[in-house]
Amino acid sequence: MSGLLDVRDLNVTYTSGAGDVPAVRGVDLSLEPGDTLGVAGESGSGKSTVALALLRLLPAGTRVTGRILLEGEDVLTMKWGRLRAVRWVGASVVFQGAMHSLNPVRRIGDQIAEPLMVHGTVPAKRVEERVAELLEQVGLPASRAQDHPHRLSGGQRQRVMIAMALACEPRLIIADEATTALDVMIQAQILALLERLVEENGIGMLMISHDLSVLSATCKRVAVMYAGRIVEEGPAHQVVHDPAHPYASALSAAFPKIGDPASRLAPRGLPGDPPDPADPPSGCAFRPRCAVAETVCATVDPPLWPVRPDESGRSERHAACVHVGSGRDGIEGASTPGETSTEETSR
Ligand SMILES: Nc1ncnc2c1ncn2[C@@H]1O[C@H](COP(=O)(O)OP(=O)(O)OP(=O)(O)O)[C@@H](O)[C@H]1O
Repeated sequence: MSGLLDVRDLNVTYTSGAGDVPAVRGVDLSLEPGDTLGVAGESGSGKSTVALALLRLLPAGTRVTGRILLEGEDVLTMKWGRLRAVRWVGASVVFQGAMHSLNPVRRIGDQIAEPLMVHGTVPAKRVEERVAELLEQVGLPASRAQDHPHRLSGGQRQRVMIAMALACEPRLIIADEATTALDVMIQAQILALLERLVEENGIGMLMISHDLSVLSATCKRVAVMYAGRIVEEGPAHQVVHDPAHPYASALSAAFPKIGDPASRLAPRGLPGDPPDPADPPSGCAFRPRCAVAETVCATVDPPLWPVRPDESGRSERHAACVHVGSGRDGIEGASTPGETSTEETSR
């Protein structure tokens, strides 16, 4: 079990009149303080659903099963009062376009002060000083506290949202495409800021992005999601530069690698579309788009197998593909293919 965040077998199904949408299937994640984990995947792969589930921010009626332990406490079963205390303090989240959620008629400083006062993070007489500190931490002058949001650029407003997310010194920050809408210079500054905050404050960060190159530059580990499942997970450099799962390979090839000018010349798209989560194909969900799919892939939805395991069968990296080294052996050796649990095979 991990100290900061430990997610086991998370399943999320949206329910609506149009039918059930299983958006996240059997996701395991873990983070220690100071860890940075990137979650990548195409649009619709379930990344934001995971982020929302972590703090129980999903729409009412959504079915969620599994276990989400935040510093040992189960978020899914905790009482509302406790959940309110945990949000902002235990973990806080910055979404893409969060800057639009600033109240246009309130000064920036008052908005940053709000979570501080609600959670009693600092004594009332220190609130102003803490707001100034937070603004400076995100690279804005303390005098900005007096401004209304319309006086700030989009990038500056997104920094204000990051300052708010950091206000109560959360132990975990979830950044969901937090920099995607910003221009590259501002994006680079904010990513550097988040990295610095993780290093200086020892907080954990879960960074969600469709952009594998951003994640590889910022995070120690990366998990790649496809159709609601993690299909590859491991050290960022290995997953991005030497992917084992055919989908991770395609995603990696689609982005130029930072520091590798040659890769800029050949960004490739992945043909086809991700499956409809309400009507997935049999077996491996990536099969219809996979260049190396075989007959077995139509019947087996492989769990995460160790990639190039050591003699004891362990590896820092796991991928859910029958072509991954031990994946083939596991399937041939398993009495009922696909029933072998991730817990048994990869941990
Ligand atoms: N409120 C909802 N009701 C029904 N289905 C939903 C709802 N929100 C998301 N979905 C569906 O769940 C699946 C996962 O969506 P999610 O937003 O988590 O993906 P994502 O990887 O974050 O995509 P993006 O990068 O576009 O945000 C998609 O098929 C999406 O259409």
